[in-house]
Amino acid sequence: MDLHPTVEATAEDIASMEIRGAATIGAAAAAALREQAEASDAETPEAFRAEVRVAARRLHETRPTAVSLPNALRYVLRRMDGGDVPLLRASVVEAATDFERRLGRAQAQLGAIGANRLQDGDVVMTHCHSTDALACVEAAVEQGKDVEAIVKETRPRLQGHITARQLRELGVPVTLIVDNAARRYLDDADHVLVGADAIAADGSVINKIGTSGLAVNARERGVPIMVAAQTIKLHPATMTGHTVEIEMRDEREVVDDEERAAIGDITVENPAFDVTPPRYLDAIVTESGQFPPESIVTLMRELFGDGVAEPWLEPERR
Ligand SMILES: O=C(COP(=O)(O)O)[C@H](O)[C@H](O)COP(=O)(O)O
Repeated sequence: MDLHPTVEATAEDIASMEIRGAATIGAAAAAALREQAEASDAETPEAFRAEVRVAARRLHETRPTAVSLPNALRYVLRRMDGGDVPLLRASVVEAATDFERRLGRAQAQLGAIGANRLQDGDVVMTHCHSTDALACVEAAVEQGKDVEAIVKETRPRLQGHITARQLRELGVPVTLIVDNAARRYLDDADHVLVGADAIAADGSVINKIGTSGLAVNARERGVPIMVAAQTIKLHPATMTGHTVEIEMRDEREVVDDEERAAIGDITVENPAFDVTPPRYLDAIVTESGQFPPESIVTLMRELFGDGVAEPWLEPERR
């Protein structure tokens, strides 16, 4: 059984962060499953199902933290249905396409809700690069509000540069700062606005490393912190007590081999994400409305029920 080259390429691009950010990763995974289904020459329904599940597993093993990835795979695989290969193929293609459409719609809806929290003249501080967070700024700008941004550069991968560029494209004045300057510049900010890779049942938000420190500082400074996150970021397994795995990335993102050798014998750690407890967060803005973090579990139960099994595992291994 062959993995479609798009599946392999998508998996590699997610792992290397060519494709990054939770929503974008989810959309790319769904599109890759569609390619696999469209190109499949499986002769039996069993072979087709097995092939799509293998593709889903390959995509799933790339990065562990953004729950939009397993949620996207789950969305497509749960809808894989039909008694023969053409019907199965059509169901996967339709589900993947539907998923992408829903993602776009959800982002526009949450953008409009998040924009209502921003007032004319507000300054937002951002961390990393989040398409959901930017959707809120974009909608505010479309409502005619003047918004300014203080953008943290976000070491070590500097996703803040992507945020700065996209905000400039929206016409938003940008001040770029190093991460360590955040507390000083919080005095000039009206909101901290971040995205999420995963949201746990207790309302904890898992996002780019540095989010939790920023939230604690923002709380101390009295600056509200708002998380923009489509419901695809809700982590259903945390309802049954599972914790979210924090990705540890290559040490060379922090210090290159030459510099490291010059320093001497050191340990380098490079966690990609951290966990912000709900008490430091003011609102989670989703396409279904805005929620105090502690009440997000009600939305989660509504959307996922208690079914958290992973459909890309063979039935007996679930
Ligand atoms: O932490 C990151 C990206 O981390 P990385 O760069 O390591 O993938 C983003 O804030 C969330 O993924 C939300 O993004 P979006 O709102 O676009 O889903």
